[in-house]
Amino acid sequence: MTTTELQPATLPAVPTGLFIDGRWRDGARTFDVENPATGVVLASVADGTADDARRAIDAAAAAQDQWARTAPRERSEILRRAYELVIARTEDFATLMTLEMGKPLAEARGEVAYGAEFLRWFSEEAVRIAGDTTVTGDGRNRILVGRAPVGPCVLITPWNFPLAMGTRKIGPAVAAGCTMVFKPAPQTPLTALLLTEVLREAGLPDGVLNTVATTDAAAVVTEWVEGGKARKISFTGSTNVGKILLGQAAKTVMRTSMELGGNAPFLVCADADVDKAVDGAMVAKLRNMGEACTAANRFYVHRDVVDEFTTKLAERMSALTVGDGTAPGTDVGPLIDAAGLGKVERLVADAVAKGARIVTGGERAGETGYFYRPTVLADVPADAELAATEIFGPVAPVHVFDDEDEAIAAANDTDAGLVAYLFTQDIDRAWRLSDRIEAGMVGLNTGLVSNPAAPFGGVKQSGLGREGGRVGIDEFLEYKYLAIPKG
Ligand SMILES: NC(=O)c1ccc[n+]([C@@H]2O[C@H](COP(=O)([O-])OP(=O)(O)OC[C@H]3O[C@@H](n4cnc5c(N)ncnc54)[C@H](O)[C@@H]3O)[C@@H](O)[C@H]2O)c1
Ligand SMILES: O=CCCC(=O)O
Repeated sequence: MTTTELQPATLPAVPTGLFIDGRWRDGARTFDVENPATGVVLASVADGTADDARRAIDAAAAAQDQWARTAPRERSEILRRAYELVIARTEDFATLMTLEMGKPLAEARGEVAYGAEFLRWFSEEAVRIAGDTTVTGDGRNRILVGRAPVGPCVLITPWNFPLAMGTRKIGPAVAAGCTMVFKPAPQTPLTALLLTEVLREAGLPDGVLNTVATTDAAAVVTEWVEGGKARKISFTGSTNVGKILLGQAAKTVMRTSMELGGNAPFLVCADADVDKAVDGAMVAKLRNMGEACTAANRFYVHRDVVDEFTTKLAERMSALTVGDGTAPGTDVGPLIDAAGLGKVERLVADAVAKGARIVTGGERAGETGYFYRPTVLADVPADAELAATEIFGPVAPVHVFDDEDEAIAAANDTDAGLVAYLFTQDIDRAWRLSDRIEAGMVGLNTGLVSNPAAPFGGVKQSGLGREGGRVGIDEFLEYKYLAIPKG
């Protein structure tokens, strides 16, 4: 175990209020943000209420018309300046993320680069919103198809990627000309509040972005989703909460984008380069301590290579240093909270009770903080609860398969369909299996699919819509056409 290097005194200066209509305001009450490695309170943040939510959506609605009419280049340049400011403040953002949710500083710096890139990407997309024109079949009318901003948007983000999940929504919303109300996760409001301040400094007009952190998500979000002023909700989080929000959005027939939970299969075929598969597994499993929707949750390995793969993966995992994310040399930080740690302990205990064998790890690390040792489980039975549940921790359960049909059936035996990983050196097999895997994204001989240039998203209960890539802005635009008689 490594120990802490940074103290709360090293916390960068961050506004801790509510940001409504271009001004930072005090809240009627506050809540504490804690470091999951030490339990130390980092800051007290304004705790938004339903009244604050109403003020925020009123400001967004009032700003919408003017904002929609700004020049694309103006919106583009605000995003570009925000990109530069985030990059210039890399250390501040990285430190905040490590202190708020635990990821090692090196990974947090990686998230700054990843998250900032959504701002740059959508600064480039803002000036490329294009329409279409056609003539009706009977030749009587011209159809001129344009794009219009959806309107005020509700943005809700989780704690695991506190910066990137915000910029992946704010970037396209700004580019499209939408105003926003934004609710970050209560575990990680500070990163979101600093991002809000950076966007203000970059020149975002008053009322365009309104940020309300809260411990009462249901009260705030219900005000926004059912209140009738917002036109769209973009949510990233668990499938269960996504379903609640879809039900609420139905009441006002609101546009929805849902980036929900995953249960990624990781397939290693008999012809795979096993060393490359282990490299890929380290990334797909351990990025963000396993607390990622993209995390490999189930490893299906061909019988011919399962012993080699499992042994090599266990060697690599057991060599990792677990500890405080701020300490030099830490590879794996704490899990987010006691509930997250308890869930991992329970899932491992269930798998072991059903016959799984612990190859390495299998226990928490340290007496304080929410640390869990990187773990490899072999001989995991299909009915282990972790095969059907997002583990959200550094645990790699290895299952064996004998033929392709069996591997595909197992991989697809889930309600989730976000991402899958496939390791094979046979190009025909690569095409064949990628076609048959039910997922929005497939990592072929790689353990990382996330990139601002790609349309991120899932099928089945992993969600609706895509974020990033060329289509990311479409989620924030409506089609609108003019029918013009042809003279
Ligand atoms: N598909 C993706 O792109 C993606 C990315 C990151 C995380 N995730 C998923 O997010 C989950 C982990 O994040 P989490 O624990 O923060 O998820 P969560 O669903 O508990 O919370 C997500 C957000 O929803 C808010 N929320 C909770 N209850 C709500 C309610 N009743 N009404 C409105 N808002 C509510 C939370 O405060 C938070 O801001 C995992 O399932 C993970 O797979 C998905
Ligand atoms: O938690 C989900 C991962 C998000 C990402 O990789 O962009």
